[in-house]
Amino acid sequence: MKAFFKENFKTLYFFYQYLGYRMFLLLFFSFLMVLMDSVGLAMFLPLLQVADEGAAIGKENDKVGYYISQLFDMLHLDLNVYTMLVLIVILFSAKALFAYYASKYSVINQQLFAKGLRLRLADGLRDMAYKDFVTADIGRTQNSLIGEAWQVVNACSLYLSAIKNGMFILVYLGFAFFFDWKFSILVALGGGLSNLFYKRYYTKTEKLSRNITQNNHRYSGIVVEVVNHYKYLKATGRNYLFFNRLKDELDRLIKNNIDVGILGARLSAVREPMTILVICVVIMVHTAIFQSPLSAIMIILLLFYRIMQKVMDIQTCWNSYLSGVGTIENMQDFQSYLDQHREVYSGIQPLQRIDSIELKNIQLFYQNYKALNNISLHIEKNQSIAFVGESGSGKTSLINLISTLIPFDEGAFLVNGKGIELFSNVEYKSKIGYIAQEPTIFNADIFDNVTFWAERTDENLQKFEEVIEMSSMKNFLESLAEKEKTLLGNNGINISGGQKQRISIARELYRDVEVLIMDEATSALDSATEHLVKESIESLKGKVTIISIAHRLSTIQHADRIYLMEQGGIVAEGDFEELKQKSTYFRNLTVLQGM
Ligand SMILES: Nc1ncnc2c1ncn2[C@@H]1O[C@H](COP(=O)(O)OP(=O)(O)OP(=O)(O)O)[C@@H](O)[C@H]1O
Repeated sequence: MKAFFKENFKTLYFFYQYLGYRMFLLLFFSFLMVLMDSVGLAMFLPLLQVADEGAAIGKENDKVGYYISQLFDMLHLDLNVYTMLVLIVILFSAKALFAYYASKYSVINQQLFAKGLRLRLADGLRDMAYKDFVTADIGRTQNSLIGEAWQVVNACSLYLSAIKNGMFILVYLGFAFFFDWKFSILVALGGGLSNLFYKRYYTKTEKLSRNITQNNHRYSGIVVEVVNHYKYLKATGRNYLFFNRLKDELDRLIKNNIDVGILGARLSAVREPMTILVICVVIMVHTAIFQSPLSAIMIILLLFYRIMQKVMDIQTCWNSYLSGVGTIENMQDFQSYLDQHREVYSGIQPLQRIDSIELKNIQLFYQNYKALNNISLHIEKNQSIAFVGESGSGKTSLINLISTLIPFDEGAFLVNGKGIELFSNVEYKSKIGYIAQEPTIFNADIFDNVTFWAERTDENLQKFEEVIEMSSMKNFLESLAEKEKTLLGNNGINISGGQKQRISIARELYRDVEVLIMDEATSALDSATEHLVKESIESLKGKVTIISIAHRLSTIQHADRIYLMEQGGIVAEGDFEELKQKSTYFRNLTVLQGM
């Protein structure tokens, strides 16, 4: 049953995954509501009869009257104008009550769906493998998480409304059929035929909707790039070129949106004449062919009016829903994309501390490109090691691998002598500090940036002061009017590159990590500040394991072990002096740097 539903009603199943039984509750209350409405409407003819003829209803060919008099008999009630009126009031009150529950579940469904959808996407993004993240379409990622989630929720409401309206039509038709089956068949036929006419509008809307989704992704992608590279674009005047790309995409997006709007307007314009046409034809056929008097179908005309309203609603809902089809498809694809690229760590063993890290014959590939080749090394607790080598030799790839940011393809990665895959990755990462080439600054104040939004208790403030001192930021902080409450702006736009790096270092020191990984962490510092930071980092020597990459050899002069890398492999190793003896390349480097 579930498999059938999943296969044939993919969209409905998608909504069901988030809404569960609530989806059916909404439809159930809507059904009860329309049932009350239909029965209430059907009461009006007997009411008029009772008013005119006393209780003399239910004669031959008066099916409604017959059932009503049966009902009143069963309830031991008199059938008169007053009891009929009370019944009508009860029926319409019940309709209002069910309408309330239907609306209530509609609102609850919308909100829960929006929440569930966003949480699932956020989870997917949180758990995505970094290796896949770097190649992901950033415009699509951003758009799916922010704007599109609401569009999908809206499309879901429209889809359910279309089902609801379809259900209304069936119930009204059922009642109309009960009154006059010939007339009802004509109405159903007319409604069905008019839908054929709308079909080509639907196909066009669907196609445009897919284009709009693509436009939106491209547009968001360009916006992200403008924000990321704003400084460069502004400095070189290329912001105009880039903004032209943005404008072109916007033009295409607007054109497609206008086309969808025009289609919708055409649909609205033909809807009323089409309805009148169907009504007229049906009445004509009814009177001319079946030769029934119009008075006999008055009550059905009332139902018919309701039906045509719902037919119009269903068409509007369906067309609007179709304009969101591209977004729904994208959302489904994007979710499976995130599921497929989820990072999987099965290890559960707790990791008390990291005593050693060992790599044995490690190989790493980016598609077919071998970025790391046969890497073997052993790092003891509290050792300080460094990687040097020319650009592209694989240094960043290696530290990314050690931090488990990217997985290795072949070889063995041991922690405390056991395969890393046995340990909980969350625990391993909680012991690793990472300072990237590009310092990471959040749009928050200095305290939150360093402590990662820790509570401002005396204890935390004291620890904050300590790491500020260790990362040579004390003077800088004291020069600021707002001190640690100074806001750093988007991506640290308000501070210098060196200050950003020191904040990144302070953040890792605050975490009390066991292994500190630094990818050219001091490259943006002036020589005097670099010296101070270097002293702070050296003061950590013997207290934490330090793994660093540095082009400026002075920062790694005192490292316990230095590995020289070339084309993804380690070609020499030793302490600073040993390496100078072993490698001409390294010796030349020291000469070039005046060491
Ligand atoms: N995500 C990736 N996809 C494909 N190739 C990559 C990827 N990341 C890095 N590479 C390639 O792998 C090689 C090693 O890159 P890596 O960044 O590790 O070098 P590096 O020694 O740190 O360089 P640099 O000193 O310039 O930062 C380079 O040839 C690079 O082009």
